[in-house]
Amino acid sequence: MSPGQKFRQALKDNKPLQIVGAINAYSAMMAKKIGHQAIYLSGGGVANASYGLPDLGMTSLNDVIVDVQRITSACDLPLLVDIDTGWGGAFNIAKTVRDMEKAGAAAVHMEDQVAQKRCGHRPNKEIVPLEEMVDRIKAAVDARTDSDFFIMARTDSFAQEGLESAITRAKAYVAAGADGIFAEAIKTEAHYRAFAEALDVPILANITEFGQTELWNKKVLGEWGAAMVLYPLSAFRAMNKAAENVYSAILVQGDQTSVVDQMQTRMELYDYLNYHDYEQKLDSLFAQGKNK
Ligand SMILES: C[C@](O)(C(=O)O)[C@H](CC(=O)O)C(=O)O
Ligand SMILES: [Mg+2]
Repeated sequence: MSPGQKFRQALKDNKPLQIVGAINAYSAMMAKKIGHQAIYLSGGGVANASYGLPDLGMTSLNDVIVDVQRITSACDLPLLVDIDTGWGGAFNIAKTVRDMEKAGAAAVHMEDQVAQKRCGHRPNKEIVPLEEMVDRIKAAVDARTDSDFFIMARTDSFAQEGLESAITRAKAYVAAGADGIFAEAIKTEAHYRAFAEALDVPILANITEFGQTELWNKKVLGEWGAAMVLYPLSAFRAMNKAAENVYSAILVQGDQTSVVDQMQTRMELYDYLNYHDYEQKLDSLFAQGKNK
């Protein structure tokens, strides 16, 4: 199965499909072993974690693709990638889609903000005209080589233009070929239901913390018509808090004993990495050689 086929299969098998953010290859491996069916590479996450930058459209295709390759090399779960605004005009977007396919991504989402984008949960976002976004989607759909590669359109228009306009846009994006709709920063049961009723493609609910959306359970979101539930930065935020605690404990207390119980153990780490399989191979296969 191609990555796109795997993603579509996961969508069929899980109602709704939970898609968890994996900030790096190791996180992706953990998500898989824990039992998740799909993972996500957050644009904000790449900017923050890999480059120390805010989520303001400062990272490029090449910046993101490096992380995509690392994750898809380590984990075969279908990966949804945040490609922000697609990084340019029609030809750039076409290249983005082809490069994402080659890097092993299963799906992407592209948004209707201006290139100088903002996080979807912040004020004063600026949206491109509907026609411009339709062209972006056509360029993306036309460029894919695997027809199962999943191209999702994200609309950030709800905050500026309201529900009716956001749905009008979503319908136009689907007519242009979008396989799914990411309705950014919508808030209530009525909003989710309105999107799901107006469209016959899968709808994604972005359940990001400290934003506009309540932390709805997947069960209710499923009842309201969401086909996908995204947790873009949940594990990353938790990792950051844990790291902050460890850094300050070491500085303040002079040792790390008070925070050891917050740490993943060496054995847990090795289990996720299949470390012992490697070691066994080292001992058997290369026992005589210098490589040992
Ligand atoms: C989904 C998102 O685009 C991301 O980059 O992860 C962000 C998430 C966030 O900032 O909480 C967004 O919603 O804009
Ligand atoms: Mg983003």
